[in-house]
Amino acid sequence: MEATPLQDLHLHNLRAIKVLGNGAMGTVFLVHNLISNPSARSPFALKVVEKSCLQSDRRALWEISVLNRLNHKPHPFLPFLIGFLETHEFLAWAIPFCPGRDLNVLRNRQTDHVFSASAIRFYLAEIICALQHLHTMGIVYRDLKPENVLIQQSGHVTLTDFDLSRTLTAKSLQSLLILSPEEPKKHKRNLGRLFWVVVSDQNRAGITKTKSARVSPVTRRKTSFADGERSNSFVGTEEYLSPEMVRGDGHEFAIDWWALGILAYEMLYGSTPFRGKNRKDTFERILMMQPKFTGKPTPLTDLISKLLEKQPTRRLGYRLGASEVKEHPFFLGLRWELLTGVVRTPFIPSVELTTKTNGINIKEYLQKQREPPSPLDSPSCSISLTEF
Ligand SMILES: Nc1ncnc2c1ncn2[C@@H]1O[C@H](COP(=O)(O)OP(=O)(O)OP(=O)(O)O)[C@@H](O)[C@H]1O
Repeated sequence: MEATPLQDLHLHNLRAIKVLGNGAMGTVFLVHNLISNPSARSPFALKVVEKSCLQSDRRALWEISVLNRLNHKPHPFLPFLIGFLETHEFLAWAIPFCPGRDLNVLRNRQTDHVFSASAIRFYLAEIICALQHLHTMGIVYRDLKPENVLIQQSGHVTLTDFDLSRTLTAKSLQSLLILSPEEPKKHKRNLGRLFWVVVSDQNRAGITKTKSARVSPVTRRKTSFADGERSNSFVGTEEYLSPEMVRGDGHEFAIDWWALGILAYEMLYGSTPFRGKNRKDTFERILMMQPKFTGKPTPLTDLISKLLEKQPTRRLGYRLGASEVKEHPFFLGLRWELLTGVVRTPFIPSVELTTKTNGINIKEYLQKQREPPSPLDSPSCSISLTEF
């Protein structure tokens, strides 16, 4: 298949219509290209990351490279790179716009803030397909959480935010395949070489964490809590970490299956299973506590408990990948090959695109974001990234 050609993007040709979101790494604008699309009918999302330090540059470049790989190997539930640009102040890249916001916002709009079993089945199925595609490309996503599951105009999902993803090399995969559950030390040694870990203030207290948006202290922007949005700061963001990440062990594809279990639980009950009173408590629960289920056991609760298996080698999906998860009875009768053609998705976003705005000056907006500097703000580069 031919790769999607990249658009030539220049800041002076772009008009930002509104801010779509502020994440730990960057600001996402809804933008249209005045040259290639003067009628503004096909706006796209532009993620802008300031060149504040080498680490944020590397993360941004990594995300661009993953998106570019997806241009060569596209998938209906994953984004692709429309184009990118670089100025001396920032890096920016364009991906398709998803007007339906994210799964967290959508869940908060539901009665009792939970989804029906059929909606959960639909969304999980699409996410599994997206993860399968990434895993086939050797990519571990590592940041599955409802905020990163966006809803396309068609109601189908798109996973976003790849700066924390990593590629597993053929060598590492081979060593995983010959690995038996009885060899945890070797497991740790092999995988430990592959990943970035954050040595944060928490780690100084003895816990080495794998880098994740939900634990990363790179957040420097204020985030809004409007419309059920969740902060991407420390609080509430570590709940998706797997036991092996909390322990600082190496980890691989199985962490995505763990996160899928947490996501399914949150969609079903409206809260994550291991949330504690503080981060330490949450981490202890992730390591020690079994998830609590209310009501009768169902195929969905069985799926969740199999995904939330603490020992990665015993977790559903560890041995045979996505196909093992797809075969779980919760998905019985699902026609996987027909998913992309589903027209009556659980939710179809209404599009109200206001293109008659004066536009936002991206440079000025980012400048304002930086001022006034709060004394409580931790510098975005205070984390120390160590590659093993
Ligand atoms: N393609 C898109 N269409 C619509 N909204 C988007 C799109 N991409 C991102 N957003 C919005 O912007 C927010 C931040 O985007 P993203 O998660 O990519 O940034 P980040 O800085 O890497 O965030 P994080 O804090 O999760 O690391 C998303 O949660 C979403 O609300």
